[in-house]
Amino acid sequence: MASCFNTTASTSLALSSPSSSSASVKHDKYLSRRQLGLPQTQKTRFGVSAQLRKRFQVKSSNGYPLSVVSSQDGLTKKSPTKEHAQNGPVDEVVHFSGPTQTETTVSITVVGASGDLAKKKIFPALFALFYEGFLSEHFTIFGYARSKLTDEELREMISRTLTCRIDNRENCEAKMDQFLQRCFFHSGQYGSEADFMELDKKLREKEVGRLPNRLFYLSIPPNIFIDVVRCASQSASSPSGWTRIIVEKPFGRDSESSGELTRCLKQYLTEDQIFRIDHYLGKELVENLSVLRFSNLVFEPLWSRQYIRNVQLIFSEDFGTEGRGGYFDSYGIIRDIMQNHLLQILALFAMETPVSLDAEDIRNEKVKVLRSMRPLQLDDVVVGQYKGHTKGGRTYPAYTDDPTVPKNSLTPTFAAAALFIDNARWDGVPFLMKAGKALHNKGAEIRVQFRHVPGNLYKRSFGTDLEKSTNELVIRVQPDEAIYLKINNKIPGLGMRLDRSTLNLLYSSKYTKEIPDAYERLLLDAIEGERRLFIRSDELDAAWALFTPLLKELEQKKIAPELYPYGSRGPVGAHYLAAKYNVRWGDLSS
Ligand SMILES: NC(=O)C1=CN([C@@H]2O[C@H](COP(=O)(O)OP(=O)(O)OC[C@H]3O[C@@H](n4cnc5c(N)ncnc54)[C@H](OP(=O)(O)O)[C@@H]3O)[C@@H](O)[C@H]2O)C=CC1
Ligand SMILES: O=C1O[C@H](COP(=O)(O)O)[C@@H](O)[C@H](O)[C@H]1O
Repeated sequence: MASCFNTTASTSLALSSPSSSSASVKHDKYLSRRQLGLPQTQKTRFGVSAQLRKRFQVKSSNGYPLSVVSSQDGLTKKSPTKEHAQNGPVDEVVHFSGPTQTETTVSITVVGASGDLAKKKIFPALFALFYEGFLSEHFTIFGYARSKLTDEELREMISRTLTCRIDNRENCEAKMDQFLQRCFFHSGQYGSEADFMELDKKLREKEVGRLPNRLFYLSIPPNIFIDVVRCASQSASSPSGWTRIIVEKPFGRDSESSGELTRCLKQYLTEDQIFRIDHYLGKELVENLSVLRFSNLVFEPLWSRQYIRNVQLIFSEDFGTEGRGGYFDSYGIIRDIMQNHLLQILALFAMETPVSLDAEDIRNEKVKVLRSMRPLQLDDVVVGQYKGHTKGGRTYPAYTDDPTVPKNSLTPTFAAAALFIDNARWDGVPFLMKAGKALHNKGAEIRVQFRHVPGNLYKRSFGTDLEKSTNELVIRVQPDEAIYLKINNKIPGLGMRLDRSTLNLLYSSKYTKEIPDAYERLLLDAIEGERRLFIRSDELDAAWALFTPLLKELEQKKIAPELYPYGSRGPVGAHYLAAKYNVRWGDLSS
């Protein structure tokens, strides 16, 4: 078996912490305050308040009470979770530490703290959670990176990206100071167990007297994921609480490398400890998709080939790969957006009704629908790459003008694809995906085009374009989150002319509360042990199985992308592809 990248450590399964399975709350049976709609009390976020514990008999998911936790030097036990059933048994070490430490604390270590994602998203999300009272009274945040920063320098760096964006802006400055005082920095190498041991020492100092839970966020390039997981699990995992690791994409480049990454991660972690993040799953409207489907009688009965003509999943950015060309060139838009963000949305859109809202039930349904899909065919894909363009006296660069991108790069910055689900519900319905950078606008949408009304009595009143008379449901993920339905109605007056109108749920009009950033929701879920919005390894395998043959073919055949000007609507090929299936792309602005 191949070794795990550049790691040299043993492949022991020993974990010095309980898997999160041993200390997390099962969310279908044991609901969190957030899910119950109860107000948050700072004391109870990570641990479970005595009150709640009594009320819902909170137990770890392996059936032990929460005071029973595992540690490296404890007893070894086979854990019979569903995931283990799929991937073979995993040794889990369980230590009965006694019911003493009732106060919990959580330490969040952002590995790669000096990087773009940490500054842009992770620290601001943690601050927002703190501001809104979602972090427990006792928490510590550590930044970890090779850069040599002091605690003060880290705080200074973070403070530049924190915003008081929350509607209740009172005491924001004071809150920021309080938050920053809980942030520390540890400089270390990513593959050094000694450096992680030092981190462990610092964490223990902060955690003293409380049941310590630890979350590591891998905000680093993928080639060092395993080094960090090895060091963190062997030298800095929680001695008596849970240890969880959030892994950022990319999860490999294809089926093989993704499988290898999973295998390597599982040398050090159980599946329950791995939180593979896809931040699109944390977006408000993506979460709302299931609510829309399963709690409104009017939609679910229409949710099939019988009434739906096609579904479009559209992602568009009005800027190029500026600053991330180096990363992007080895991945391209299909891996960057389609194989994960858009496919995840598709799975939630098309899955059957899950048995419950439990993470495993939802993820089981997602896997089923992904496995019912046909792998992508080259004939059903169009690729493009943006070229330089001058408009209004301003010059926009070509993708290959980026100094970190090879001049002859064939990496697509745009792709459109037709996908099919070969099951009873969706047989023959094209699911069209379109994703591109440097296009004319920015947004992400799901568009559902319904079939024509059979034998429509008002056919003549629509004018020439009958196409326009079909109903369309649009779920606008961003910006200006909205759900709207296009319907036909009579224009008031004595004649009989029909018009097309929109029933519009525009979030900013209906709700005054600002929508939280996806990273806030996902971080909070990881802290609470809620896995519903994270990708399970079999989901990932199913997703890669759909895209890998196509990606290989594109690379082997050196398919040249169709060039499109920066700021345009993308390659015309996308329109031919849609026309092949009798589809007209919806317009993000309509
Ligand atoms: N940025 C974004 O918008 C998004 C990023 N991601 C993913 O999140 C992760 C982090 O992204 P991002 O913050 O942009 O990454 P960065 O390139 O900014 O890297 C993060 C940190 O890792 C360290 N680092 C960078 N390159 C190397 C290297 N070759 N070897 C060792 N250490 C290195 C650096 O810290 P130091 O030198 O101080 O150790 C750097 O500050 C990646 O996996 C990325 O794919 C996912 C979605 C969006
Ligand atoms: O994962 C990624 O997402 C961003 C887009 O995220 P959004 O939340 O701003 O829509 C994209 O720019 C980036 O290329 C990709 O890696």
